Amino acid sequence: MSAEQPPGGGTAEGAAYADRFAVETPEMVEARSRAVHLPGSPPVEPAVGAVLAVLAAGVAARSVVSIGSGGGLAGLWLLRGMRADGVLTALDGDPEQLRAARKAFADARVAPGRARLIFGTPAEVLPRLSPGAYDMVVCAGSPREYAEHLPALLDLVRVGGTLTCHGLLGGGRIADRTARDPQTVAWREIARTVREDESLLSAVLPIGTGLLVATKRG
Ligand SMILES: C[S@@+](CC[C@H](N)C(=O)[O-])C[C@H]1O[C@@H](n2cnc3c(N)ncnc32)[C@H](O)[C@@H]1O
Repeated sequence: MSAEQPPGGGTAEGAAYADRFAVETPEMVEARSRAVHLPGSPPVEPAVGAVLAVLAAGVAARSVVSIGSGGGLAGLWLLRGMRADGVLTALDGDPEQLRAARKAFADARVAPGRARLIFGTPAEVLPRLSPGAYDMVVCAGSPREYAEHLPALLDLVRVGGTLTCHGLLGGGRIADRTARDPQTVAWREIARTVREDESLLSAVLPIGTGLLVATKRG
């Protein structure tokens, strides 16, 4: 294997294929075109959305918490993988993003009982959620916004459940030992905490801007 051909492909063409492979519904395409115009970080790439759906299906998810709903794209993918009676709890601190998520769910005819959209920050909302009651916790956006809540987020996950954090490979700084900006430091802290937690089995998937995944073992 040559240095130009990393394991698994690892090329821009491969990433583009992975995104094309993950076919989005017309409602997802609409939600994406709305979300890219909102301020803040962009929505998950299709390949990442598809992995979220597969992970949700893998744990037969009935309850999922999404930190940073954004315009609802990750939520639509999660709902696709969750059980038909599953409930997604998605929070966001930006009313415009929440409005976009609400529209995305309405356009996709998500039954009102299947999605709870909550305005607030992790600090405000996490104390209202029950520890061990969630099959999956999905974190998006700046790690600085939720790094300090990582223990509480992990507490929400039931044994056998999954935690994901998206974006840690963005800009390639996490692997650069000289990079010391607050965002990269927060990512390193999150990755280290997850990797060193003996109750977790974890991996980094180099899709989109990088997906950290962890399963809670008994
Ligand atoms: C990358 S976007 C989420 C995109 C979403 N995962 C998707 O693919 O559709 C990150 C979101 O986190 C939200 N956010 C950032 N900091 C937050 C905080 N402290 N509390 C609540 N939401 C926050 C932002 O408003 C933004 O909508």
